Amino acid sequence: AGPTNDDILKDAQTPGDVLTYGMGHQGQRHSPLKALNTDTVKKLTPVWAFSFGGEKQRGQESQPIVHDGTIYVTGSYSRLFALDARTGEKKWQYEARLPEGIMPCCDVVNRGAAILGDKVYFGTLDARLVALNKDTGKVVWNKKVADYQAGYSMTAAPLIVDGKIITGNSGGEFGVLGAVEARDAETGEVIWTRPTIEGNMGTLNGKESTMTGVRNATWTGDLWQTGGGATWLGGTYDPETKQLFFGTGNPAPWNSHLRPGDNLYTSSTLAINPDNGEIKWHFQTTPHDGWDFDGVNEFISFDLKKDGKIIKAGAKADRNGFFFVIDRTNGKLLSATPFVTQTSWAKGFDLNTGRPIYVEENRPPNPMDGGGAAAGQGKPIFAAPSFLGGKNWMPMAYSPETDLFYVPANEWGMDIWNEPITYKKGAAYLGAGFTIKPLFDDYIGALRAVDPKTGKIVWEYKNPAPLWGGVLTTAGNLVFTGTPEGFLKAFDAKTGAELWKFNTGSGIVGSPVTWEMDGEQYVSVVSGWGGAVPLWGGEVAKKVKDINQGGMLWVFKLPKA
Ligand SMILES: O=C(O)c1cc(C(=O)O)c2c(n1)C(=O)C(=O)c1cc(C(=O)O)[nH]c1-2
Ligand SMILES: [Ca+2]
Ligand SMILES: [Ca+2]
Repeated sequence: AGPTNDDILKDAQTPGDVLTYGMGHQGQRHSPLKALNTDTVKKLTPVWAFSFGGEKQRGQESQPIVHDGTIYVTGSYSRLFALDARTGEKKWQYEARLPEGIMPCCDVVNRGAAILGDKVYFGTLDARLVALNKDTGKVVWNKKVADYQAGYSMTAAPLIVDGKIITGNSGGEFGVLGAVEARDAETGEVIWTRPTIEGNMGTLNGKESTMTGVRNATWTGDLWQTGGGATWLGGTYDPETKQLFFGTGNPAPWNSHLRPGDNLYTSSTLAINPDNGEIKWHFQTTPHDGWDFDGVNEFISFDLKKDGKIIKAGAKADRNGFFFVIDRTNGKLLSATPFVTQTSWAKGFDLNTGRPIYVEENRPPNPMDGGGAAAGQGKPIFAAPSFLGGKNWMPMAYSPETDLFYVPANEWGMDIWNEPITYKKGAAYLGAGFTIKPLFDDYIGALRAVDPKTGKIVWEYKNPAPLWGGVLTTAGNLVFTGTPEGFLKAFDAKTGAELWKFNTGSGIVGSPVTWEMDGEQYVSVVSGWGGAVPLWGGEVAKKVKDINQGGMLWVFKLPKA
């Protein structure tokens, strides 16, 4: 029998399996295992590797799921593999038949599967949700979530809470409508939907429920119909406060002069009631975004130990360059501190209002004011972070032993200018042009240990190429992450000292996991360069153009004594 709802809820405490994206619903990516530690990790050795095959290389952003001796791992182009965790032998493989016109903005990626009972689930690039029998790979149900011809896609791993499969959507660069949706995991029937753009109606059990916010409060005219706010990184869940946390992407179009107002609930974190889809609180990290600062980043629940108290908090390292600590019971901002060297758009945050202190002259100017290179173009400005963010999709990790967050950050800026644009179904809806540039000669990526009590960076590891993979931390005082140069690396969680590395043969943009099997501790990560950097990275893309693509799952353990 497969895992139950209860098994999934307890995932973080059960090191024998990895049942959820995030290694636990709170998304801490922390394992209590200690066999691998700062002393033993130097002997960590590959056991087997598995090729995803075909010509469909590139963009392997997946996190493996491990259950009862089987690994379920997704590949680029909407593929799912079931592998024997001991030998790497393939049990089955499922390849979605994708139509010609799919429009993922930022590579053909998928970040992982979900599992409940006898089924495994994943979302596809043509915006469908598929349920497969976990033993045979046979399709149990296959539901259309949204219209791929309007620019919708799905790249995130689904989240399962209490028999509901809860998903986000992608397509913010095409003026889609962001939404969070809950379905019955058994049948695939929709239970509730919650649009993220203020002025749209939610549904519950097939009927209209409540409107998201108030129509035309923070959007003018009909813009609420094409406002973006895609929930493209999925969500986390906190069993203590019984809330889902979903981040929302950029408002559409990018050109902020075309949409006056705060543009709720874009570039925000939403706390949602899993029973009915109602929003309990929101925190907008970039009101009236003008830099493509999607607010999708994972919101990780943790106990903030401060001034002798334990506060039920959550943290988010945002694309806009600030590390937010928020009271997760009510959405109140506790602190916002930069985790990158430059945040040209804002000086900081006002803790009373929860709003940014903007540097108005650093907003990309209105094209109506002229000054650009071509007629109709706005004047270009230099902004940092770049639109690919102080941090992008790659998840950070939190260790309750060190009380530190491990944030995969990048140091880069961009020339950005605005242009006129009108909405057209299925066409890019940006109204902006850009060129990304590194800030420093010697590094772009920086893995940073952030103390949530102070916002201080306790240690950092600098990497020449931008970091684009997830992070894992363990009770063995270790932090693991991969690099585009191909290495899976292990660091001392307290000091940042590099303890071990292994080259996987292609860039790593996946998220490592660890589990225990037959009394031994295993580590696994996918390798296969891709994602948004080679596509949109401007001068940074040129720096990393020689990295070869791939598609392999690697598994490691300590050799038997
Ligand atoms: O607004 C959206 O719907 C959306 C979706 C995605 C995606 O689904 O991968 C990305 C982005 N935006 C985005 O802005 C971005 O920088 C990005 C990077 C990546 C990646 O996987 O490397 N995806 C996405
Ligand atoms: Ca587990
Ligand atoms: Ca986006």
